[in-house]
Amino acid sequence: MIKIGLLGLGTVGSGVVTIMENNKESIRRKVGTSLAIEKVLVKNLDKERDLDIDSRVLTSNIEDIVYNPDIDLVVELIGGEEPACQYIKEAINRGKSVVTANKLVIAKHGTEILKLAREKGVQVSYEGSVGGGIPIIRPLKESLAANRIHEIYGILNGTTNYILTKMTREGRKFQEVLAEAQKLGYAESDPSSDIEGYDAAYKIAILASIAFETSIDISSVYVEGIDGISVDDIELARELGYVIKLLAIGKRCERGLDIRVHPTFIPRSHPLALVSDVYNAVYLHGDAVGDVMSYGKGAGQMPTGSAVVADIIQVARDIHSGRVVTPSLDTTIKHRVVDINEIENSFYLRLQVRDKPGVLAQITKVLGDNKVSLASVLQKHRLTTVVPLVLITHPVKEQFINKSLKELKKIEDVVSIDSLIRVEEESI
Ligand SMILES: NC(=O)C1=CN([C@@H]2O[C@H](COP(=O)(O)OP(=O)(O)OC[C@H]3O[C@@H](n4cnc5c(N)ncnc54)[C@H](OP(=O)(O)O)[C@@H]3O)[C@@H](O)[C@H]2O)C=CC1
Ligand SMILES: N[C@@H](CC=O)C(=O)O
Ligand code: NA
Repeated sequence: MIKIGLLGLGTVGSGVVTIMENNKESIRRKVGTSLAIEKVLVKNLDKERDLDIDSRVLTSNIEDIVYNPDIDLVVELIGGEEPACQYIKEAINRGKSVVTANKLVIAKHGTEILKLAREKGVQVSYEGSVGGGIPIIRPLKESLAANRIHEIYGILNGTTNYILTKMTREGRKFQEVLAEAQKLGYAESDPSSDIEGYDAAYKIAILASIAFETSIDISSVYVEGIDGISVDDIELARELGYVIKLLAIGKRCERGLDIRVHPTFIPRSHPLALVSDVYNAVYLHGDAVGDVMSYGKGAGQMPTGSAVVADIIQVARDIHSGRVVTPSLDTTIKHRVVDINEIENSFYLRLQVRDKPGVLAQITKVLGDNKVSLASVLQKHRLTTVVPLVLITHPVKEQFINKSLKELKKIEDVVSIDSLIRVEEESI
């Protein structure tokens, strides 16, 4: 029998317990022995729980797990940076393998954790940390290992994809849909990490570190969330043949790696445009395999539980068979993450301008002087003196767009610059 110490019994922890109970026999056959949840760490011992679990296994003392010699495998599902990171390291130091779904900890401290695990001869698996139930970490490490990966595009956050889908299809309000996503267990305990794009940034940093065999400094990843996206932008995107998605991008480029997360106009015909609700997808290109796309539920109790239990089965099987498997270190190649100002993109720009002769000429002059050329212009007719003007540019470096914006703000008849959203057209 393999004994497990579970840290956390919230959304994902409860999913893990349920799956292990529902599929007990099949899991036992796959591992070669039975699995037992020996202890479960929670914060609040008095909390009412929907789950049928013997209250004697609950503890609020981490030492009951990391200092427990009977426990072979620690499953970390408390979330956040600390104390989760410290608990993971404590477990490894005591010779226990670890399974976690904590993208924040893996993105920030993965290199150090994997190195420690190698030294101690234990495993660390984290399939649930990216794309929830979608198998992506192991396929990237193993099934696609023959390839040199050129680029990865991902819809990697279930909460924001759910919000954007409901705003687009049902015209619903941002805050109302966010509350629903929280109720459904999709959002992080602090949902600003989802909304502001950090959750997706941790995930693309994890994928990029595996795909590009490097260590990504998370502070070098450009991050922008969906909090500035309005119903007007969603409607205009639709009219122009696009959908808006929070896109995570990891690409090799001339001067290093291009890694970023931001709302993006995606052509409606692209497969990623069809990824809706809580679904996530990863679309990548390898030199041998060509294009590959993985799709599935990116958040929620049972989909994430599925990935975590799969990791548990894999690690437990190795422990049971006495096979020593330590994590590979994907950090051998040094790459520079290129500053966003150096990256080229097409842009959608929405302004409010006074409907007067010559305004458009002033705007195009500023853009032209800054090397920004226009792919399309759309002026909306209104029975008002101030009207929306929508521009789509050809690809241009961010620094030139930023300089143009500063100058556009100085034009008297430009009342406001309401939106600037990147457009992915040619490369995906
Ligand atoms: N929810 C999702 O869809 C997904 C989540 N993840 C990741 O999985 C992890 C868990 O997420 P989720 O289940 O949603 O989180 P929840 O907030 O639902 O659950 C957290 C659990 O951890 C316990 N806990 C929190 N802090 C401590 C602490 N300091 N000491 C002891 N116990 C603690 C809580 O105890 P108590 O019950 O007593 O409050 C609770 O049981 C996170 O890393 C998250 O990013 C990954 C993919 C998808
Ligand atoms: N909060 C995350 C949960 C899964 O990683 C999300 O919404 O995707
Ligand atoms: Na996954």
